Amino acid sequence: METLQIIPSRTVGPGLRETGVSSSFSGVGQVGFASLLLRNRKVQSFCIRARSYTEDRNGEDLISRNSNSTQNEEREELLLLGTERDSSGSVVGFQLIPHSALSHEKILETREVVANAMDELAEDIETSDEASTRTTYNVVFVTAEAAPYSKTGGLGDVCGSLPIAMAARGHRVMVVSPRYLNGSASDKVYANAVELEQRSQIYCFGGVQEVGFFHEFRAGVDWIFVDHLSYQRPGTPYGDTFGAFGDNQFRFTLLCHAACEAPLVLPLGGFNYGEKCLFLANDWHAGLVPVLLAAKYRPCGVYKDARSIIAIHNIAHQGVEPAATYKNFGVPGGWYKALEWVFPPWARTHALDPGEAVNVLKAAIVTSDRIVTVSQGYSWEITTPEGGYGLHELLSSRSTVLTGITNGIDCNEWNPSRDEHIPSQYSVHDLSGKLECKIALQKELGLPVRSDCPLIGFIGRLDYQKGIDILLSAVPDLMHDDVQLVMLGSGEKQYEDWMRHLECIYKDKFRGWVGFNVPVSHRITAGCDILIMPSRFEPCGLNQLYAMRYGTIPVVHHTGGLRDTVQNFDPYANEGIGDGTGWTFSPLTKENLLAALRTAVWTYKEHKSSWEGLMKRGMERDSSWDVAATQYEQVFEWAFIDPPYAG
Ligand SMILES: Nc1ncnc2c1ncn2[C@@H]1O[C@H](COP(=O)(O)OP(=O)(O)O[C@H]2O[C@H](CO)[C@@H](O)[C@H](O)[C@H]2O)[C@@H](O)[C@H]1O
Repeated sequence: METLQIIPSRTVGPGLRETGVSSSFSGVGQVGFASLLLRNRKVQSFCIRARSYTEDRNGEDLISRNSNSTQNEEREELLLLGTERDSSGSVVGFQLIPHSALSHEKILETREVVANAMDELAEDIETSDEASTRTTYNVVFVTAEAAPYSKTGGLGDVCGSLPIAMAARGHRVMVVSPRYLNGSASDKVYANAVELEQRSQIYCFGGVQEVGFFHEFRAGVDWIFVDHLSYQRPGTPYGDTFGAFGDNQFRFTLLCHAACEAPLVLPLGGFNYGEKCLFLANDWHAGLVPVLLAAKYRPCGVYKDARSIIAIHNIAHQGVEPAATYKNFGVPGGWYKALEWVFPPWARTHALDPGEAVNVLKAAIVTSDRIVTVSQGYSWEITTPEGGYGLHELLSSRSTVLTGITNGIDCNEWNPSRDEHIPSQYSVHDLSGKLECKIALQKELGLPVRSDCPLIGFIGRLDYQKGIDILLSAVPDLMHDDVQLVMLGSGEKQYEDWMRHLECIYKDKFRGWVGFNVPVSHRITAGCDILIMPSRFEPCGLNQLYAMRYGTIPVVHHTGGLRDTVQNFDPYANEGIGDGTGWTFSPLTKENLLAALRTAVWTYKEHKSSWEGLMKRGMERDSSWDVAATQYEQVFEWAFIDPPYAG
């Protein structure tokens, strides 16, 4: 009997049905192998061979026939290999059909489909070969914040979305952060996290602490929440109305020790991550991780093959404490030099102050295998005296392992065509919903509902970094113009009070929303025409990226990641069509801020087509994590090429 055979020439992935290894068909039957072969990426190579087939007079038909038949009878008994497709048109199987049942056109089509299926298969084999040559890593993010579980700013956004992007690229990814419980409704974010049986003992602060671990597997990522009483109190992850918590050094020391234990002891999905990990420590809160790898684990032969990267989101916060607290870290003796920090004479409190301290971020910069910061511009700025906050010389000395990678954004959460927080969805192809968002926002804020009046927004922490003082001092001048301004933020009390005060004076034009409210931040991003960001320094900045995606034009200080991501508007470029996605100004003064805002407002009012061009270019800009994720992979590869830091 003649057969159609499918012979795997190499390995077959575990999910593949083996029915096709040598299939014989003597009648009409569904084979269904094509979809399996095409979909399973673990299949490396297949060949499909018709051991015997007869071609018709044009040589166009793939035929199976009954070997017992005579030549004349064969024509009647010929069976054609027909295809079966799903609703999308993809081939999901084949059927042997009597020749007489099909027209000649159908036969030609069948042949074409078989040929296409073979092409697709070849393509798939190529892709699977590529995939199999790409290195994947066990990545352990260590962070004080990860949205949606915890977020006070951009760190939470990045550590909530970059891990998912890395997992989608085939890496095994764990995120370790504290399980903050503050007694409010927000505690329910941990509802799906299950307590693991494993508990770990941690030696630090002159005693033994026991921590538990909660686990949720979501979006391909193992989210690990470290459980300890010190994470359970009212307030934000870092403080409350009285200021920063006094025991933050203790709380984040615990986090770092627990994060180092997690890959060794937690059986996630049945297997622990093991020692060959890539630790991605974020900001000073996680800065003790590379120190512990070098000082506590490697000398005992553990984590010899691991590597660590410190990611700097904001160098202004370094985790500096008195030198006497060194013994609290649980770092073996002999490593004081790594953490040692001596304030310059001008920064000391009095003439007899030796200025001695410990600095966690500094220690991380010294002991990590690589250093990443969140934009290229900022990676240079932190090597300068103005931008390095005292660490510029150290960073310059390590510039060969320092890389700037511009943040991406979570394009699912920040997507105007699917955003559930905004009253009307819209897209670059139909902007009408944006005007509805503006009107709804004006109503919500109690401002006069005026579609023609430019609505300017600000979102961010109210502190020195964000240039909030410059913006607030410009408000009285700005209020002479026909504009509306809404500010959303929380932070230093003096700025919160200043916002409330301005709202009382400019009732018809100004709103100051004091607080931290994610849905409101989405509505402001969608409803405003312009977003103002006068940051003194901005390592990357996310709000300008969100704004551009929502067709809201950013006006920003020309610094750090703002300079890297906002392209200044040039109305004469592209043969008068215009180019750019916003306005940048420098140096940072009230006058420059006002001038840039007034240029934007004038363009909004007088040059509608230019404005629309600005909106569309911003909305079409690729801010996804894809580019950044590739760059992170490159840094991972470099980290593993060099030997680990050994002290
Ligand atoms: N009152 C409020 N209500 C609701 N949401 C609010 C809010 N105030 C701020 N947010 C949100 O918090 C995030 C702030 O992100 P940014 O990147 O602008 O600043 P941040 O200084 O926190 O982050 C640091 O880390 C990030 C990540 O690397 C860098 O981009 C940045 O430059 C660096 O300073 C945004 O998602 C914003 O919408």
